[in-house]
Amino acid sequence: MNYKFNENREFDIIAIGRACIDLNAVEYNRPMEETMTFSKYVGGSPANIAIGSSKLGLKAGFIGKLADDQHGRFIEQYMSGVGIDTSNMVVDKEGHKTGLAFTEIKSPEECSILMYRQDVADLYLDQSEVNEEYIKKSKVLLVSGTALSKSPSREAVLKSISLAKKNDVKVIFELDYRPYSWNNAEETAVYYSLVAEQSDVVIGTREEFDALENRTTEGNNEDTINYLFKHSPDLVVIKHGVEGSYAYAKSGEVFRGLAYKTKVLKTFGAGDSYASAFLFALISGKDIETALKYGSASASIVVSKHSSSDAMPSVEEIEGLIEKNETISVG
Ligand SMILES: Nc1ncnc2c1ncn2[C@@H]1O[C@H](COP(=O)(O)OP(=O)(O)OP(=O)(O)O)[C@@H](O)[C@H]1O
Ligand SMILES: O=C(O)C[C@@H](O)[C@H](O)C(=O)CO
Repeated sequence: MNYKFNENREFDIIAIGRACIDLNAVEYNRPMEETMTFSKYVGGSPANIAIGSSKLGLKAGFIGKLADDQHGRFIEQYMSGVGIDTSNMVVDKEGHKTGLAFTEIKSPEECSILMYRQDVADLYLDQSEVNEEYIKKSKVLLVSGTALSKSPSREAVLKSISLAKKNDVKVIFELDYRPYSWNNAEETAVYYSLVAEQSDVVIGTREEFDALENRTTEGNNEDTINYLFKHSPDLVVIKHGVEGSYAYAKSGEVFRGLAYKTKVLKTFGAGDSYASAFLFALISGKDIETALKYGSASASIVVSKHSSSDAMPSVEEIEGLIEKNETISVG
């Protein structure tokens, strides 16, 4: 089964949200207290997805706000260097700083992220800085959930969604739930459900859909799709970590993607690499089942490497892994 996009557009995908800095532990398999060296990469879920899809050959653009500092300039240079259109990345003039994410790799199974996101420039994107002429040039608007956590970024994203819908641009909502960005779980559920109900495609982990539904215990995928298919979405992708992922189409078809065996270095970056390759495949006209394979293969490559953005694979690497067909059977 294929998913249809408006073919007649200059951009395949425009992402909106944060473009930040990841500082990944160079000495790993130890707690961060004992890590003395960190490597710098561009980070932030929607930036990672734009980078991954641009490296795979999609024409990508980005809407966001960068700090007027060395980090902001590094991000802009890296993103334009991998082919992303940065013309709608505005520079903050009020002294807000770039968001930082320090990663801790205690073991392949035990990884965490320490984020510095107080007053970060990306959350100051204003609705007046979202341009209809730009959005209407794309097949897809990719929205990241964290950008909904604070105003004025929240209103900027809500405006981008209504402009996308007006101009027949598919809205893809990557839940990207970071609990510490939000005041409380009820607030998250209000905005997540509002946006999910208006989106065409929703992608997230089981835990992220639980946050959307304001559940304190694990929900089930059937209930989630019964709810979302009463609204705009016609494709819902639910990820279950190493157990793989499911794509549910409103027409009733269900597809499963298995994870591929790999030597895991760290677990973060899985979701962003998955989304970029899944969307690349879908937008390139591959069927949903194949797109799940692309997402899973890309994620298994990125979890074996040091970064989330710089490690995004090529089409050849992804197809090579799919060809080997060494899947993980759990669950
Ligand atoms: N240990 C692993 N080995 C191989 N593939 C994996 C592993 N963990 C996750 N994946 C792949 O990555 C996909 C996305 O993983 P997951 O469900 O953990 O997303 P996520 O929580 O959004 O990731 P992130 O940790 O980046 O936030 C899975 O569906 C699976 O295909
Ligand atoms: O999304 C972030 O802000 C941090 C990411 O760049 C980081 O690499 C990660 O968590 C990916 O899942």
